[in-house]
Amino acid sequence: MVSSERLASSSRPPQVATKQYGVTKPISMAGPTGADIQRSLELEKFLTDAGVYESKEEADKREEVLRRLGEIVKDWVKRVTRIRGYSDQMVEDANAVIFTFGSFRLGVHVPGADIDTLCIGPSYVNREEDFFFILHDFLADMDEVTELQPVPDAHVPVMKFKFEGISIDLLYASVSQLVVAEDLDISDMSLLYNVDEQTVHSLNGCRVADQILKLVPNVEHFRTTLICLKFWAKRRGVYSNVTGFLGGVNWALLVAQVCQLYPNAVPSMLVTQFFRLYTQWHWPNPVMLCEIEEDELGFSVWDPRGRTHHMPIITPAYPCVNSSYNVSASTLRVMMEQFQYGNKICEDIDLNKSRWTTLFVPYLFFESYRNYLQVDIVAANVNDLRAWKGWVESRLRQLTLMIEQDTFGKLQCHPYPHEYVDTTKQCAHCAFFVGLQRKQGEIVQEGQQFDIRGTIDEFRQCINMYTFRKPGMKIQVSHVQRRQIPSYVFPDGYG
Ligand SMILES: Nc1ncnc2c1ncn2[C@@H]1O[C@H](COP(=O)(O)OP(=O)(O)OP(=O)(O)O)[C@@H](O)[C@H]1O
Ligand SMILES: [Mg+2]
Repeated sequence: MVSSERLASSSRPPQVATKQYGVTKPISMAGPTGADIQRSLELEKFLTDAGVYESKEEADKREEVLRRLGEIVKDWVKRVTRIRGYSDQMVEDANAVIFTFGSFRLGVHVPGADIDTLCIGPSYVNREEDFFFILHDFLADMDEVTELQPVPDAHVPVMKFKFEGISIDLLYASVSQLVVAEDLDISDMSLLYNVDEQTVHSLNGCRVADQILKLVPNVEHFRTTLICLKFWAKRRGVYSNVTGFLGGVNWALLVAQVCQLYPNAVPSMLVTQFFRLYTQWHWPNPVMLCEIEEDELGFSVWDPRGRTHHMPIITPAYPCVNSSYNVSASTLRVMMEQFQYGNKICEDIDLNKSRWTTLFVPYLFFESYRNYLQVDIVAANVNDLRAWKGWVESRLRQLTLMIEQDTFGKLQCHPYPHEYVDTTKQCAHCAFFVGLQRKQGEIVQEGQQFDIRGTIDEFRQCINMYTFRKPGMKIQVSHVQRRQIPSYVFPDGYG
C-alpha cells in the first residue's frame, strides 16, 4: 500500500531553479512510511548482493596504500629540500600531505575503483620538474608501482599509476607556504592566493567533495542513494564523463540535490524522487547545491556560447564550473530516455508492481538499433593501446557531434561507453560502437540514405593527428548492421 501522504507529495511537481544562480529549496516532506523503510532495506540487500561494497580486506589494503603514499611524498619533499640546499632544520621540517577526493573521499567507491589523491607540497617544490620528474622517477623505481603514466599537459595535470594493483590518480598542488602543516585545512580560501590556475583546479576536487558532504542533510542516505544510482547508470550505459554522459562527480551532485530537496527521505524514496525530478527538469536550467556569487562562477551559464551547456551541473566550490560540459544534445536525449525508464520502474515499485532487480536490468544496446558504427582501434602492444584508446575514446563525442551536424540533426548517434576486445587478433585491439537512428518524426523519402563517408574521413584525419602517435596505432570506422555485430561482443552468446 502507498500512503496518502506519499501520493500527495509525489504528485507535486518538482521545483526547478528559475532565479539566476539560485538553488532549489527543500520540499518539506513527511518522513518514511513502514513500506518505504522496507523498500530501502530491500534496495540495500540488492546492492550488497550485487557486490558494490568492498570487503574489509580490500578496505584495509586501500588504507595501507594511502599510508605508504603519504610516506613516499614526505620522503620526496625532504629529498627535494636537500637538493635545493636548504638547511638541515628545513629538511627536517619539510612536509607534504595527501588528501583524497572523488568517490573514495565520498565513501561511495566500488571494489576496484581508483583512488583520487592530491599531494600538497611547499611553495618551492614545483610540479613541472619536481613532481613530474623527480617523484616520477622515484615511483618508477618502486616494485609496487606499475603502469606509471604521467599526464602533465592535461587540464588538471595528473600522474596515473597502480600501487600494489590499486589504481591511483595523483595530483599535485604547491601552496604558498614554506612548511605544509600536517593538519592543513583544505577549505581555507587563503590557499588559493598566489597560485596558478592548475593548482586551483587540482585543489578543487577535494574542496568539492568536502562541500558535497557538508551540504547534504544525511550523509549515509546520500551514500546509499549515490552508490545505487552509479550502479544503475553503469548497467544502463550512461556512466562515462569522457563519452558525454555523466561521471562520478556529476552523479554525486545530482543525488546531493535530491537529498537536499527531501531531507527526511530514506534511500528508496530518494531513488524514486531522483527519477521524478530529473525526468521533469527543464534543462539547461542548472543544478546547483548552494547560492553562487557571479564572481565565483568559473564560466557563464547564460553566455551565448552557453548553449553548448546542455545539462549544467555546477560544482559547489570556487571556481564553480559546469562539471558536465561534455554532455551533448544526443547524450542528453539518451539519458532522458533512461531517466524515463527509471521513473516508470520506480513508480511500479512504489505500487508493488515491480522489483528493484528490474530497475537494474542491463540496457540492451545491441538490440536497440538497426545500424551501428564500429570503431576498431589497434596498436602494437597493450601499453600503446592504452594511450591510443584513451585518445580515440575522448574524441568519440566529436564524431557524434560531426555526424549530427553534417546530417542537420536527421541522423542521431548514441555513443556507447563500453569497449569490446577481439582476443583473436595478433595486435592489441579494442572496439567502440555508436548506435545510429533517424531522428524520430522525420519524414523519410523512399531510398533516402545518409552518406557520412566524408564526415568519417574527417574524423579519422583528426584522430591520426595524435601527438604521441606510434607505428602500429591504427583506427578503422565501419558501418555495420545489427546482424553483423562481431561475436566477441557477446561472449555469453547472443542471449
Ligand atoms: N568534469 C569534471 N568537473 C569537475 N570536476 C571533475 C570532473 N571530472 C572529474 N572531476 C574531479 O575529479 C574527481 C575524480 O573523478 P572520477 O572520474 O574518478 O570520479 P569519481 O567521483 O571518483 O568516480 P569513480 O567512482 O568513477 O572513480 C571528481 O570527484 C571531481 O572532483
Ligand atoms: Mg575516482
